[in-house]
Amino acid sequence: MKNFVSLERVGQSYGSGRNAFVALRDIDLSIAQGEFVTLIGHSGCGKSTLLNLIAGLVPATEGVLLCAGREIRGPGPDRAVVFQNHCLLPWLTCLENVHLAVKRVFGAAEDARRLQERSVAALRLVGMDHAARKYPREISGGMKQRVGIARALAMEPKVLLMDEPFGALDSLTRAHLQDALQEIVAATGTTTIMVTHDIDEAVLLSDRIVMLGKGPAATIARILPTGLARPRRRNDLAYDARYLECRAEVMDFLHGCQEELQPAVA
Ligand SMILES: Nc1ncnc2c1ncn2[C@@H]1O[C@H](COP(=O)(O)OP(=O)(O)OP(=O)(O)O)[C@@H](O)[C@H]1O
Repeated sequence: MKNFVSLERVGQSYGSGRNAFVALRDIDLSIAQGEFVTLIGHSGCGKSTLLNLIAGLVPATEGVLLCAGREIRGPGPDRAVVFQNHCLLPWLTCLENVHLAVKRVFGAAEDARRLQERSVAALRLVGMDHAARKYPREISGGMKQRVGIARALAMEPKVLLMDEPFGALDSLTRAHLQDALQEIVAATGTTTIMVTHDIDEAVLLSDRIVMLGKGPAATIARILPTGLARPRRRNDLAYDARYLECRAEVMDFLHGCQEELQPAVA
């Protein structure tokens, strides 16, 4: 598969001089087109920083980041971001929220009918077309998150970046959205990079799991290719030897980090 997102010797420091804080160092990572990669690691190790660098929301202080062969120099519609909190505009309906993004990306080239079709199609993709005319306050948290994903996908991004998109949801809603995301990504082929704290979520969704070591100056400690066939069904995976192996490997890694973080008790 073609390399689509490349990070070469990427590092990120916040502040300057004596107050400089090195969050990330020496990050080398290549992600193929259509690949699903999760970033996992302890709280504060730099997962969101890494995602924000790829999104172009924060300029890297070291190294080079490329997307589809072009240097990432800022945010762009080729890289859509979904955050933990939906970030919908409360004064617009679900459809209008999606339409706003669609108009920004395709408004110069396409007529009003086509823009409307795109917006409705994106809501349908996440199973939310029935709530097109509802306002964010009138729908549940999981539904809002679906609309946020629809808005991101409606821009037809080359890369979908997700920062703990299901972190604020109950486990059943979370499971439904994980399944929906798997189906959507299979249908669209979108390259996806997702931050998560949830080991099962990481193994279920990923082609590769990127484990970040402890910070400060965190770097990639290990990359685990899951090697699980698709489509994946959570009920089948519960008894799959490879699934359990991946799960154990990530858990061992996180526990190892935890022990390093905690001072030894005398
Ligand atoms: N704008 C900033 N200025 C200074 N330090 C920052 C800034 N943003 C993040 N940091 C620091 O960089 C480190 C990495 O933060 P980041 O939010 O990327 O970690 P994370 O792995 O996503 O954490 P969590 O899992 O808790 O969300 C942390 O020590 C954090 O305090």
